[in-house]
Amino acid sequence: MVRNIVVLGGSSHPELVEQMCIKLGIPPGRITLSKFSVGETRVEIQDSVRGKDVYVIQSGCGKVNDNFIELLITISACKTASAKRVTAVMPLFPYSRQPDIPYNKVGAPLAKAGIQKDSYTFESRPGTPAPQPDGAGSSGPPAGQLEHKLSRLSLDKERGPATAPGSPSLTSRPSFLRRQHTGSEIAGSTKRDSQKVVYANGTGGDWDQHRQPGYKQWVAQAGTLIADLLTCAGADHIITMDLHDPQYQGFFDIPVDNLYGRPLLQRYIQTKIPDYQSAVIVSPDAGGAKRATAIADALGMDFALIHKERRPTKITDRQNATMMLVGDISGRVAILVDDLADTSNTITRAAKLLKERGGATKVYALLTHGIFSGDAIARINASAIDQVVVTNSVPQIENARACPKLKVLDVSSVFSEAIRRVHHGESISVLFKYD
Ligand SMILES: O=P(O)(O)OC[C@H]1O[C@@H](O)[C@H](O)[C@@H]1O
Repeated sequence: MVRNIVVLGGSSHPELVEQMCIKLGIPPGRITLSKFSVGETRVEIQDSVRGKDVYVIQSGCGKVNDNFIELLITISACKTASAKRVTAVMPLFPYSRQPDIPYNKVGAPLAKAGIQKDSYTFESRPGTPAPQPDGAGSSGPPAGQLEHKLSRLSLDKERGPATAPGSPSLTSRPSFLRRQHTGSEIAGSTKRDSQKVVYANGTGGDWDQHRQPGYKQWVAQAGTLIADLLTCAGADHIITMDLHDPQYQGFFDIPVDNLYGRPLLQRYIQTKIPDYQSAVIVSPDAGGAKRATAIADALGMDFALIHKERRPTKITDRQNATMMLVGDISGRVAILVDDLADTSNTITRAAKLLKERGGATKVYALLTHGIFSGDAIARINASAIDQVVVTNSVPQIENARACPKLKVLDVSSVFSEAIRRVHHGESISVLFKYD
């Protein structure tokens, strides 16, 4: 039993809170979470937190935005009630997929907002609308190039003169780690009063009423904001697991412990998959290759990669990007490894490819976070996947009932041990050991 500690659970994952408290040998702190009829969150903490080490557990699932606000209010309530230290324990970190550099080929999630889907193409964003006085084609550079140049000019202006040789350079850091907004509005059209635009590459479409032709859409880089909101609310420390983008930690100026789900997944492979060393670890996309190869290397297994050969031109066709398998899995068991499944499009399409074109005999999908939004579970049930293994970083009880292919690994021991160690000021590096 640990003393002088209070564990408060948010609305997102009561089962995990209960399991963690059992392992810590303490009852959960008493808290009332409710809503005003308008939808505002109300938090009332019934136990004294004065001088205590408080851990607020809230996963980035369910009603993600509501739960996040609830977390912020709870942290703030603890701080103003004189808690000694407040740690936000977020098994799945919300918004962790949004520090990505915006304006990439497939676009950032927020870029979908306010766009007429039928007329939207990837070329249209970041493509800047070009002046088309006579309706004729543009003689300037293609939209992408034009915008790239304008964007460089705009950034150069913002940065001012080049730094002296040897001095730290802002540009040497990835843009998503910079604590400043890099999104910018770029003038490029003279037809501001028109809602019909023709892009330099010849495509055209109607712009949303709210959008000004000639200005690049502003894509929010939520990473800094999310980190600032947590620290501003009063969080002194963050504990999370398998951040989609580990660099996300760079947004914070408080300690962030990013625990790994990998030991659990590795142990599952070793103990539950027969003759696992003959199987092949597969990454469903290039972004997850590092994660998947780490497991393959640790277990002495072969590795294959699914490469998205051709990007779709329409965002609505995103799930139809052509996939290409790199590696030999014929007649073997394939084990897909990824950090998360949301719609499950990625893993179900990958499984189809592995069986139909790769000749895999069986397909497992191992994920840390099984978000499974929308009809993801139905999609998995109907898919070529034989078994999906996830942790309970988000609730899985309902999913497990609806999906016979689902196996759930418990992360409550990992998080409760991390809390215990942080509370006692012990190193948590032992939790990062794999083998
Ligand atoms: O295809 P769904 O399940 O929606 O999304 C999951 C994918 O989206 C990526 O960010 C994850 O790393 C994973 O590869």
